[in-house]
Amino acid sequence: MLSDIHGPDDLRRLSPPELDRLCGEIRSFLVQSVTRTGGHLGPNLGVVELTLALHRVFDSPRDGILWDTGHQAYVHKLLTGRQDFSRLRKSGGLSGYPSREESPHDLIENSHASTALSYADGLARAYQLRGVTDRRVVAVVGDGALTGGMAWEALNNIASAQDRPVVIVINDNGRSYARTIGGLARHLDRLRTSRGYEDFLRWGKHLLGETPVVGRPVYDLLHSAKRGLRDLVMPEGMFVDLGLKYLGPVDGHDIAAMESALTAARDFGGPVVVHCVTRKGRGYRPAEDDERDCFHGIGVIDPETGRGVPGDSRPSWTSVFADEMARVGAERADVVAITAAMLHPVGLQPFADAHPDRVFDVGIAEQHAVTCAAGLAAGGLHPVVAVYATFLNRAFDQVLLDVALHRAGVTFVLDRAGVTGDDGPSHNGMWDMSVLGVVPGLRIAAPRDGTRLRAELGEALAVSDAPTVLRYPKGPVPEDTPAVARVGGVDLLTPVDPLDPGNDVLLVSVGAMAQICLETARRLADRGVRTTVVDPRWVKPIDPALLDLAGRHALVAVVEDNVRHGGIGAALSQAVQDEGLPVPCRTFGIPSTFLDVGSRSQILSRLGLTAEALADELGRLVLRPLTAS
Ligand SMILES: Cc1ncc(C[n+]2csc(CCOP(=O)(O)OP(=O)(O)O)c2C)c(N)n1
Ligand SMILES: CC(=O)[C@@H](O)[C@H](O)COP(=O)(O)O
Ligand SMILES: [Mg+2]
Repeated sequence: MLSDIHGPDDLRRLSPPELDRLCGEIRSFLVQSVTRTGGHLGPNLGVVELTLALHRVFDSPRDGILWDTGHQAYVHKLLTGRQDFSRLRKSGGLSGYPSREESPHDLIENSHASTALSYADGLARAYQLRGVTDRRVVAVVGDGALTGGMAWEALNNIASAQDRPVVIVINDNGRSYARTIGGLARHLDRLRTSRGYEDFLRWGKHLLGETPVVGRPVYDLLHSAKRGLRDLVMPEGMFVDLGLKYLGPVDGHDIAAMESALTAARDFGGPVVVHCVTRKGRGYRPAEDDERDCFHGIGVIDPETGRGVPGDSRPSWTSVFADEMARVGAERADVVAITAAMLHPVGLQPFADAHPDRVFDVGIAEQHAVTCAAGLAAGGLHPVVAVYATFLNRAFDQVLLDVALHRAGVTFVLDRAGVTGDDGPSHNGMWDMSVLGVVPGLRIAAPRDGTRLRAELGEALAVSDAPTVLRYPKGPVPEDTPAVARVGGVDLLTPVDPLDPGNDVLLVSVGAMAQICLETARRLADRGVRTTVVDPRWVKPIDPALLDLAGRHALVAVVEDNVRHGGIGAALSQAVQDEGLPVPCRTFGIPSTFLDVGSRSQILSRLGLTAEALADELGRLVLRPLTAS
């Protein structure tokens, strides 16, 4: 049946038994395909019926269906003409998120959470202003995404106009990765378990309907006092208090119930919440039973067992951080940790196991995480905020003014810094050193291997009067690259006399680019070009020793896994100019563009960030007379 579905229209002719069969086929397809490619299996298994019902009740793409975060849009893709998942999240294949390039049914490509309701508010306002009345706006938002502040900013605005229809579908599976935290989660739970209210009404109607004479009037009185009754039997939904119509809780796996609720919402004519209760990983036992995150995001696994196939056995950057944090936690009682709903992905699980009262999961709320950390520091603790580099973008103001202005001793650990690749353009951690580069007093370390990660984390935790940052990429940590000497705070990685006036290139390696830079130096040596490779370790502020070294070379080249604009290369070039040093500087990094999907190595190659390309370019520059940049 699935292969006969080429668009939403093909769904509308299906009978309930055919729909059930289609759901089964979709689940089988997801398990068979996503276990082969990796991806967000759990979230998508949980929205099969919900997505079918949405596409039967609404008329996409005329009606806009917005997916918050978008990691749960595989079923939506299957139903809108995209069923080749063989190259999911790979170059030339389907994106793991909605993509306007792929389909007119896709509207939001940003994979950062909690944005869909703001898009929906804007879209609805635009339609109202333009007098467009035949296009509906639907936003699907997870209970996790609802813990993001933007979602509440949007809800406040959506609720401000009772005549501006927006359909808000809450996909409540009780989880982000782990179980969703906080007051909102408790409220949704109360709503979810408020079956009592509906049952009470049905019981009352039956009982009173059987009671002669007084029965009917009493029932009518009670029903007219429904809201009061609701308060009595069920905690009044804050959504209703906000001014939103609330429909639910609805079984998100019951297509008929979903269609009934969505139809009522569609025709309501104002802002309405449809609260759907679903199960992450539904229909695939290994995912349903996975207590950690219900197979939120998986690599290649055995579909039969759900177990990962043997992969790279090297430790990851994340695991090195995880071990070091657990070790530090035993030594430093003042060190606490904050995660934005990603305890395990950022490596805080061991620390949390050992010190459960010293780790705080704030939900998908990076802005709150940062300023809460400033509060923790003000309270005499040393907080470590562990987030993916790209997600810190949305908390820039908090880093700048709530932390740095107050010279708060907060340490930010940015995982997935640099090119991540397969998770799409919005997931690369490629902006952090430029964004944070302008923050006064903030210091940035970019470890080149596991030993430097442990050392630089310790150095960061020793700073109590300024924010510190460690940033490292996704994937396996490379073999250690020992320094042959240290000049100031700068590690020399090649055994050359840095003071020899015959040196050609000072190659400044930032963080994880060390191995590439050393291979580049070897290739340049074969061409008679003498290269000094250094790792500054702390890349912000610029180490004076680096300026001294720069003045003793014919060319300075910086290689960084960050956008060139405003990165370390730009900062060093500016410092070299400010010092009046006549040495030309070149920066090799990421251009200010959104990177197409690909593996990390594919993208680094595309960008010329390989030893071969760097050696060619530097060889050409050294052999051709240069003017200072
Ligand atoms: C700003 C931001 N922070 C963190 C993430 C990482 N992330 C992706 S999905 C997810 C959990 C989403 O939970 P929910 O919205 O409930 O969707 P579900 O997976 O349960 O369907 C998180 C934390 C993100 N995409 N964006
Ligand atoms: C959707 C989302 O933001 C996360 O699930 C992200 O895809 C995880 O990335 P990693 O797979 O690199 O942990
Ligand atoms: Mg959820």
